[in-house]
Amino acid sequence: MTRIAVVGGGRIGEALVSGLLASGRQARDLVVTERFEARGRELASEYGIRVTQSIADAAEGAAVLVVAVKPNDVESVLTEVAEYQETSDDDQLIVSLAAGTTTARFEQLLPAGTAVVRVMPNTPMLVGQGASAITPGRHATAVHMDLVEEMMGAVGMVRRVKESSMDAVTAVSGSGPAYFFLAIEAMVDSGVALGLTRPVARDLAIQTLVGAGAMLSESGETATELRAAVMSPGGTTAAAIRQFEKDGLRSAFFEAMAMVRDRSAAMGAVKEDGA
Ligand SMILES: NC(=O)C1=CN([C@@H]2O[C@H](COP(=O)(O)OP(=O)(O)OC[C@H]3O[C@@H](n4cnc5c(N)ncnc54)[C@H](O)[C@@H]3O)[C@@H](O)[C@H]2O)C=CC1
Ligand SMILES: O=C(O)[C@@H]1CCC=N1
Repeated sequence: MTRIAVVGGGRIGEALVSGLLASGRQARDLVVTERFEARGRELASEYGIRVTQSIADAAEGAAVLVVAVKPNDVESVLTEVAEYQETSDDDQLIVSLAAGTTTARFEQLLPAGTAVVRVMPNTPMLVGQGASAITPGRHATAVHMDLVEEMMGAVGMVRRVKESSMDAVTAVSGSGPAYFFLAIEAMVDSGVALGLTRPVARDLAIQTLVGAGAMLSESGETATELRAAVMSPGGTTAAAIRQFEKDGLRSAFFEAMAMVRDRSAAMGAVKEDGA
C-alpha cells in the first residue's frame, strides 16, 4: 500500500493519521515527522506509528509526503524536502494542508516539475467525518488527484475545486467546525442561564447539532425547509429566529467568513512576495 509521510504531528496531522488508521490503513504505512520530541512520543504511543524528527528519514520510501505544518513553517520544511529529493531517486507527490499557501509557492520551493496537490481539510476527519477540497498544482496528474481523493475520501468527503476557490473553501469548511463549537458553547451557557444543569444543557445541545446535521445530510430537504418545519406559527422558534435576525446573525456569518477569505488570501500573497 502507498506509504504516507506526514510532516507536522499537530492537530491536523493527528486528525489525518487517526482518520486514516480508523479507515483501515496500516500503521506501518504511515510515518510522522514531528519537531517536538514529547509530542512525537505521544503520537507514537497513541497510534503505534513510527515518529521521527527527520524529514529525510520519513520521506525515504514514501509515495506521498503531506505537509501539515503552520504556513510560516512551510518554507523551512520544503527547503529540507527539496534537499532530500535532490539527493535521492524518490519523487514523492507533495500534498499541502497549509491554509493560504498556493501550489505556486510550493512549486517555487521544490525541485522543478514536482507534483503538488493542495488540500483544505478540517478537523472532523479525526472521526472520519472530514470535509476536504482538493486542487492540483501545475505538475499534478489525474493519477495524483485520484490518489489524494482516495486518501482524503477515507477520512470524509472530498470535492475538487479551482485553486482560486480555496480561500472561500477555508471560510466554509476549513474554519467551519469552530463556528459550530462556538455556537454550542453559547447554547450550553444559555441553557445554564435558563436553569439547566451544565451536563444536561451540554448533552442536549450536542445531540441537537448531531441530529440536525444528520437530517441535513440524509433527508434531502434544504436547511430552509427543515427550519420551517421547526417554526410553528406564532411559536417559540419564531421568537428565537426573529431575535437572531434582529441581532444580525446572518450578516455576522457573512462578515466573519469574508474575513477568513481575506486572511487566507493575504497569507498566500505575503509568501508569494517572498516577505
Ligand atoms: N487546525 C485546523 O483545523 C486546520 C489546519 N489546517 C492547516 O494545517 C496546518 C497545521 O495546522 P495545525 O495542525 O492546526 O497546527 P499545529 O501547530 O497544531 O501543528 C503543526 C505541527 O507541526 C510541527 N512542526 C513544525 N515545523 C516542523 C518541522 N520542520 N518538522 C516537523 N514538525 C514540524 C509542530 O511542532 C506542530 O506539532 C496549518 O498549515 C493549517 O493552516 C488546515 C485546515 C484545518
Ligand atoms: O485557523 C487556521 O488558520 C486553520 C486553517 C483552517 C482552520 N484552521
